[in-house]
Amino acid sequence: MAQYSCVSGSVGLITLKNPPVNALSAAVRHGIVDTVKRALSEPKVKSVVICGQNGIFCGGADIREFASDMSGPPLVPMIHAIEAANKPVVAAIEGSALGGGLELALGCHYRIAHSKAKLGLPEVTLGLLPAAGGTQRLPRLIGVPAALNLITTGRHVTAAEALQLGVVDQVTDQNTVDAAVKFALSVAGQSLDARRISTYPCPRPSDLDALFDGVMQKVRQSARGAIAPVACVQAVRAAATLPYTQGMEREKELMATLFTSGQARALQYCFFAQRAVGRWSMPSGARWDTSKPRPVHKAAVIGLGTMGRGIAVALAQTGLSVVAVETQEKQLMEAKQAVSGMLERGAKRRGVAPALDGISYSGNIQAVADADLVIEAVFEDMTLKEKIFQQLSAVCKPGTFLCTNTSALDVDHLASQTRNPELVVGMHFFAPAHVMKLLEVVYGTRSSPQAVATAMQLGKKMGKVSVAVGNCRGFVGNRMLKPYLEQAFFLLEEGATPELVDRALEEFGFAMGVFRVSDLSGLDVGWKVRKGDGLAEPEMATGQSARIRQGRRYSPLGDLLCEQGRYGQKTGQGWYQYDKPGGRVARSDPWLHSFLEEYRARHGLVARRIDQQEVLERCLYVLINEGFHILEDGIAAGPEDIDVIYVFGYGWPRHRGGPMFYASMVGLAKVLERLEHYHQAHPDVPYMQPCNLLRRLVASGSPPIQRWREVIKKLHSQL
Ligand SMILES: CCCCCCCCCCCCCC(=O)CC(=O)SCCNC(=O)CCNC(=O)[C@H](O)C(C)(C)COP(=O)(O)OP(=O)(O)OC[C@H]1O[C@@H](n2cnc3c(N)ncnc32)[C@H](O)[C@@H]1OP(=O)(O)O
Ligand SMILES: NC(=O)C1=CN([C@@H]2O[C@H](COP(=O)(O)OP(=O)(O)OC[C@H]3O[C@@H](n4cnc5c(N)ncnc54)[C@H](O)[C@@H]3O)[C@@H](O)[C@H]2O)C=CC1
Repeated sequence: MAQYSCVSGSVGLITLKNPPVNALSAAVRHGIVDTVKRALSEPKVKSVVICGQNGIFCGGADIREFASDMSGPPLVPMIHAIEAANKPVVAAIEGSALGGGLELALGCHYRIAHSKAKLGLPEVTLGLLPAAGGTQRLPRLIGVPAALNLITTGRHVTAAEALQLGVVDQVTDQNTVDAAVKFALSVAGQSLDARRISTYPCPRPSDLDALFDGVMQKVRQSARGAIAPVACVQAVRAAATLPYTQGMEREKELMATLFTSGQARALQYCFFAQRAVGRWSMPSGARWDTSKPRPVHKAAVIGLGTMGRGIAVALAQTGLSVVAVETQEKQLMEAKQAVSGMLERGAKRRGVAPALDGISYSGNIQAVADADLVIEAVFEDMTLKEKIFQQLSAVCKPGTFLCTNTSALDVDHLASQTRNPELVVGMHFFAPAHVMKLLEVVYGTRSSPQAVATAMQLGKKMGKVSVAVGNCRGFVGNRMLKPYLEQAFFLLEEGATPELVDRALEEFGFAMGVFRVSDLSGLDVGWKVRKGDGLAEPEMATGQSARIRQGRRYSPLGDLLCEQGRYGQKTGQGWYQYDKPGGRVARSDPWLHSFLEEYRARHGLVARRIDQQEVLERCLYVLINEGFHILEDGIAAGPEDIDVIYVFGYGWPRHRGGPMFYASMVGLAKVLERLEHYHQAHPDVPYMQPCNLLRRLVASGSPPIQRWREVIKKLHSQL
């Protein structure tokens, strides 16, 4: 709702009230319409200020209403009425003015922002566009290029940038509402003719076509199939080429298409899923709201290779004191340089001083003795990690949390090497650790709720999206990746090429297909894992038995490439070829195609035509099927956890909402039917056998994803 009062004798003060972000729910819109009418009709009121309660102007439309109730006064006429008012209306912007909130402010005649406020039109990130006049007013106010940038990226700008761009008229360090009231008093009675943005001509760049063509090309490329950014460009183009009223019509038309698209649903689901994962729970009943984290002042990292360096940077950037331990002298020297470089570049980007003094280095594990929390990031080798955990348990002060960055190893086993297994959790970062947003916090059977709460809180402090998951091989992300990778190999055996598989996945929306990613991260990584699992044994690779391992279908293709020294980008050859070792541009490799033909001939395989649909169904449905197993096993508490992990850690296209959401959109019955079909065709691939939970969900009428937890709970209670 909105509260009305008259202040300073002649200023009507309207306060939006809808905690936590004063979103423009139907009740708030009703409140605004009523209070604006009142302010305009009261003779003693000469000007109006609109603000939000609790230090936040407005977080935009109420996103939850999009899926349900869209009744109540529409925003567009409401904002027009404000703009048309014959008394000056001033927006007092504290906290955030986002989406519909900024559009409301753009309808006001003046905007005053607090210096710490953030402003933006993030609708594109929700699969929408700013359809309350934002696409038409902003270009008129700040010009086409700047408006295009804000609207197509959805980025939030600081008050200082907003002032520079001309979005706001004044920035204050003082109480914003007081400043706005003072300002409102000073402009009372002045002409408003030049203050109504919708009446401004839109500045028309001379090279309009070239500008829009260039932007559209860039936007399409980075959108990877998302439709909202493209619609945003079209709407701004309408502002630049059509009169305001016609531009508004175009904005509405484009919004209607977006609003009813599956992409908007997916992106809005992601918005809430990202926040839902913070409300974690463990099978023991421990929860986010009853588990108190312990403060971490000093943290340590063991092992300064690829991951340890990024983790040290991420920790130091939070302002913590960090001890970094590396036993190899050469590595230590290189790491020091690399970490300083990363800190300096990061600080430059953020306009702050680099936290170089926050990190101390050592070659001795004793240096971590007084740390509150240690993150181990040494080689993926259980024997080495066992030793490190035994040492940590002996040298660290009582109560130190001991965390491992292992990609897949058993957290319980590592905990068993320590005196206090309740202090052990996994903190699984993603490369590069100071950049990637995802953190899997892995609780073992003995991890205390406090250890989990502390790791989750530390993750949040580092700016990560942290998801608490149970302990199993590969946890959530890597466990689901295994059947996906396996299918990609099988498809090559059956007649596909890396190019075909990658194209299908990239057209689906992944930034890179499975083979290009594999070349980037190094084929030797998976090879080492398969060797550790007793799968990749060279002497078997040439015989008939090469394609059956441990009683099930196996493809040695990746192993054979590694045996030839083809590790991907680092060696200049992998699934593709590169101009040199370390080269980045993948080119099709005739050698690889001949190799695949020879391989098929050797194993009596006849290549058949494989289309993109089969690639997608096989790669994605086995991954999704594993997701259902993870839910059934209680490793993830709900589908949102899995989806957030895939969107933030594995490049799953956000506009498709994550694998489990995608399955719900495709239709669970269809996913089940296709898995059954492929399982019949490939009975030696157990991953294709549909999970019992998927069958249960289909049998219970394929409920919407928000209700899966009920079915899972019922299933668990019956076990
Ligand atoms: C045939 C049909 C044709 C249909 C045509 C339809 C035409 C309709 C025309 C309508 C035009 C409307 C256009 C418009 O106005 C569009 C919008 O405004 S969309 C919304 C844009 N706003 C945003 O994207 C902002 C989202 N929020 C944030 O970024 C952050 O929350 C914020 C920076 C504001 C605060 O961050 P922080 O302090 O970190 O808090 P949280 O993020 O954790 O949020 C706290 C809590 O609040 C919930 N929430 C936040 N914003 C909203 C919101 N806009 N609506 C609803 N709820 C919101 C958030 O989910 C958290 O709650 P949880 O319970 O934890 O999830
Ligand atoms: N590389 C990746 O993309 C990811 C790796 N991980 C995991 O992170 C861990 C580290 O992986 P990377 O950084 O890639 O390995 P890396 O090989 O780049 O670095 C490991 C570092 O640990 C050091 N080290 C070995 N024994 C040590 C000891 N006793 N004390 C101190 N330092 C020691 C090594 O000298 C080396 O510098 C592994 O468990 C890996 O599975 C997790 C996520 C992603």
